[in-house]
Amino acid sequence: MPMASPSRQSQASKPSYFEWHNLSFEIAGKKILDGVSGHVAAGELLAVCGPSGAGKSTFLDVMAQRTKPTDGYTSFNGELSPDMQELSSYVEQHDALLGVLTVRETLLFAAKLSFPPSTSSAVIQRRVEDTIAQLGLSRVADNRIGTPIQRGVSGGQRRRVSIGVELVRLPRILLLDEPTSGLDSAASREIIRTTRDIARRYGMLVIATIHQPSYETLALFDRVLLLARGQTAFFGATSSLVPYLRDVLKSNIGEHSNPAERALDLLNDDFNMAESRDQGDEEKAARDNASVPNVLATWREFSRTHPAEAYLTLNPSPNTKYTAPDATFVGADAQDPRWHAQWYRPIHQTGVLMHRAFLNYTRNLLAYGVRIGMYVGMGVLLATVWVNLGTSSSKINDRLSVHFFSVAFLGFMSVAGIPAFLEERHVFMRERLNGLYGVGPYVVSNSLASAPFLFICSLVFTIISYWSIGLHPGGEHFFKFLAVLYLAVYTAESQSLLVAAGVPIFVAALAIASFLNGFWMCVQGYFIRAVNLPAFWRVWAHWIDYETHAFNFLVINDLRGLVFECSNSSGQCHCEYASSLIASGRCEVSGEDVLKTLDITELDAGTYVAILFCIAIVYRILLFVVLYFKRR
Ligand SMILES: Nc1ncnc2c1ncn2[C@@H]1O[C@H](COP(=O)(O)OP(=O)(O)OP(=O)(O)O)[C@@H](O)[C@H]1O
Repeated sequence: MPMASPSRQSQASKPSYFEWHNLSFEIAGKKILDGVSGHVAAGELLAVCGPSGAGKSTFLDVMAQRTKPTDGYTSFNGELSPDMQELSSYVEQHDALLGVLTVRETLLFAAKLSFPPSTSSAVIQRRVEDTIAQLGLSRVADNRIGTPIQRGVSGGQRRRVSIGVELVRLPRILLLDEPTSGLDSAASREIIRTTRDIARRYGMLVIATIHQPSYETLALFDRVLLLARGQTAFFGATSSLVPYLRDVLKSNIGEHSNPAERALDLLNDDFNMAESRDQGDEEKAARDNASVPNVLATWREFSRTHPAEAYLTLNPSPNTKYTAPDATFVGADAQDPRWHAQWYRPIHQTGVLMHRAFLNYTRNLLAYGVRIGMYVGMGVLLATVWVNLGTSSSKINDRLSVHFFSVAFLGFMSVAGIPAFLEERHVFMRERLNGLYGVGPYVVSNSLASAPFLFICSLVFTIISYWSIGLHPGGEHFFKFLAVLYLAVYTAESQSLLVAAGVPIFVAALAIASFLNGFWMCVQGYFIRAVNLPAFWRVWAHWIDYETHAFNFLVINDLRGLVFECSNSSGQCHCEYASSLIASGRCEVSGEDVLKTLDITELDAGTYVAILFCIAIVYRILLFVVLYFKRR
């Protein structure tokens, strides 16, 4: 059932306005933005230009409410500080996409996450195909985006896909940070033209930072905001820029010269010192006249004395040919506040995210492919090194090392999942900051979608090694070994993701996760028996260590019920562990005797499973908390 919101009618009859007034942002005593004001109407495009370091990205961050201004405010249709997560989409400078998905799949998942489940798949499909065609991506629609080990679409095409995933949702406000970086001038022009057509058609309001637009590209924008040193150097209709440069700033601008280029020449003083050393007195004087402080002062004076020409009064641009959205405006469904408040929205989104994660994990060699290979390798290693251990008491320690090795090293290998998680995390951050979904659906979908893959990893390892080593015979023992090893691997994975969520830098996350795994190995009771651990470590670290419980269970599962032959030389029975059987004349030691010597508490299988399950759940809750508070 399409959600025809009341806002759709009002939107159709009255174009929207977005205003910002006296925006300032200061950090460590340095003014990054200083009193920037302006406005833009629905269907219009605003170009934010300026030299490097002028404050363009900061301006967009403040607009998107990702940075809180130290002064000033924004308003949408007169409403102060509107909820920008609901209203806007922000395309950042750096592309955050899943490399193994195709262009079409990427847009399709973005659309499915945005629209309510009541939106028919035909409508979603049409929206996706329209966006692909409008962005000139038809020829590569079925190509993958690309990963470090598999080449995909070109850099410029990636950029267009990044814009597409936001355009497909038809937000009310679209914020673009350097949308044309990496594109040639023809592609840049086409991207801006497409964005403009969509903005006009759907009454979308677009604000784009753009470094050095060509003349033709600049002409596609309705308005221009020139920034320098965080201050406004010009704001107004694009057509007013040339007269302003020529008549007010007295800049020598030819009929065919690019006004953006000329403006940036005036505003870029990073390299002026060297230039002015080579100039004569007259040229130097002219240059000083057009120095950045003078250009800024000229604008301040001009906007004070010519407020209407400076476009600081709120009037729709006379150039905007804005057509109100029609009744089939599907974007309204995605933006409808009632859909955002629906209780089943997170459930629907969790399902879509799980589907996407599943595709990602099945195709992404870096996610689980390499790891399955590593677990096969480890299984073969154990199966051939610890081959056919038998039941001699001299092999009891070798059995213990099998259990230690299985838990510790399989857990350790979970660090291999960090690169794929970091890629996914970037995508999650982008989508979450754009208000697409919250932390809950992401954590739940990740937790569920990774479970089968980790099970396969544990299964291949167990199948290859268990029988070959000759661990406790019987299907029940095999499956208990598999189940607890799987829980240990799942917990280790949860720990690695938690670390990478908090420290999203590959090398740092790898170092911390490796350290943690090393730490758990030290306190789990294999290298040094738990009773011999200093109390400081034993009372807490030993007990919260997932390796302790997994190792203890695997040892119990293997040894309990087995009897090991001791060596008998010259009538003397020698057992590696204290034996209760020698007293009854048997030169053997029971598995129970070994467990007693090792001081391993014999809990039942269900208790061990419950403990490991709880540790994994705690890690997943911590993952939720870390992602909830992390904004980058
Ligand atoms: N959080 C911050 N802490 C300290 N300095 C900052 C911060 N954010 C921005 N700056 C500084 O403010 C200035 C403007 O940065 P910003 O990234 O907004 O410029 P820009 O115009 O987008 O530059 P470019 O075109 O090179 O991307 C820069 O000198 C930058 O170092």
